[in-house]
Amino acid sequence: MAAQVVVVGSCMTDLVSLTTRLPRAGETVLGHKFFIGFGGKGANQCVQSARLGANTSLICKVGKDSFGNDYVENLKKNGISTAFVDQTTDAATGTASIIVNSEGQNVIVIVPGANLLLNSEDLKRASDVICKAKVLVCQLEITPAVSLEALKMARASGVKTLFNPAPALADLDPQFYIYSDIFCCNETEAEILTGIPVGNLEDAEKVGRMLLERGCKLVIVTLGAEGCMMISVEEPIPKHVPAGKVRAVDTTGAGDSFVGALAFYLAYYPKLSMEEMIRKSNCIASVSVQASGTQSSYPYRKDLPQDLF
Ligand SMILES: Nc1ncnc2c1ncn2[C@@H]1O[C@H](COP(=O)(O)OP(=O)(O)OP(=O)(O)O)[C@@H](O)[C@H]1O
Repeated sequence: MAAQVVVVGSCMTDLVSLTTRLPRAGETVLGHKFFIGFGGKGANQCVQSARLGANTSLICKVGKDSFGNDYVENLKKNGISTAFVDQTTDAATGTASIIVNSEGQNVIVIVPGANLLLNSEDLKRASDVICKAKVLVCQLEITPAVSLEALKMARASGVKTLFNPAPALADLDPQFYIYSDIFCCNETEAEILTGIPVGNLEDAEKVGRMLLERGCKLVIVTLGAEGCMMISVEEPIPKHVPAGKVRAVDTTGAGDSFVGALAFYLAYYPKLSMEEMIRKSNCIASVSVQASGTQSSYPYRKDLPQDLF
């Protein structure tokens, strides 16, 4: 069966070292724990969608190396189609080397590697899958022009486009607004895109309006524990959709859980109102913040209340 949710995006291997304190330049410190995690916004969003039961395909590039091999296995374990996961010898799998001290502060070095080699040819090879999807999801951890091309291909076939402008670019190509049916960003990204800091719901309404005016059909600004602000061409009065109160232990990757969940609802429950889809996606992302890690915190359908489906 054709994939209903298709993600064009990144895979990153997280290399995490826990230390008492962060090393100074030139210094070596002893860590007490090391682990490898699967990350990258594209893969994260695809994994969350797949765990809710979506038929998914990820279009991405990893290295022909051990991290790349492990990543492909991870995607398969999550039931994601890897038909368009390309393994290249021209660059290493993307990595995020992360050092975290005992106060939770971190330093991070990201090397996008193979992610930046995903190109037009890869999209053309996958065009059948993109054009038969219900929803196409893109972010900005690959070459932005490739994300934009994927959005255009999807739009030309009537596929719903969900764009997450992360990490944000101050000089985002204005065409991204035009080709995004849904433009979903967090507070920081909204600030970079509009120049307006988002400190409260009023600010979120303001940035939502500004982004909508740039040409997308619907804007969602995620607001952490506050849930989301939504505004659409159909209902141009911003609406706050609160998240439930939970005890958060690690909010890393909550935004990707939200986007993956929203893609699932758009593809499988198109008759739900947007507000209801956002409310349900808030519920799923708020489950993810109650466990540590990124993909490791994303819930499976079987473990969620059945009224979410
Ligand atoms: N403390 C929290 N309590 C309940 N829900 C939360 C909390 N933090 C995040 N969420 C849920 O996750 C969604 C996304 O959160 P947020 O706006 O922090 O994304 P983000 O900044 O992109 O996250 P990240 O960059 O860590 O992936 C929120 O809209 C909400 O549904």
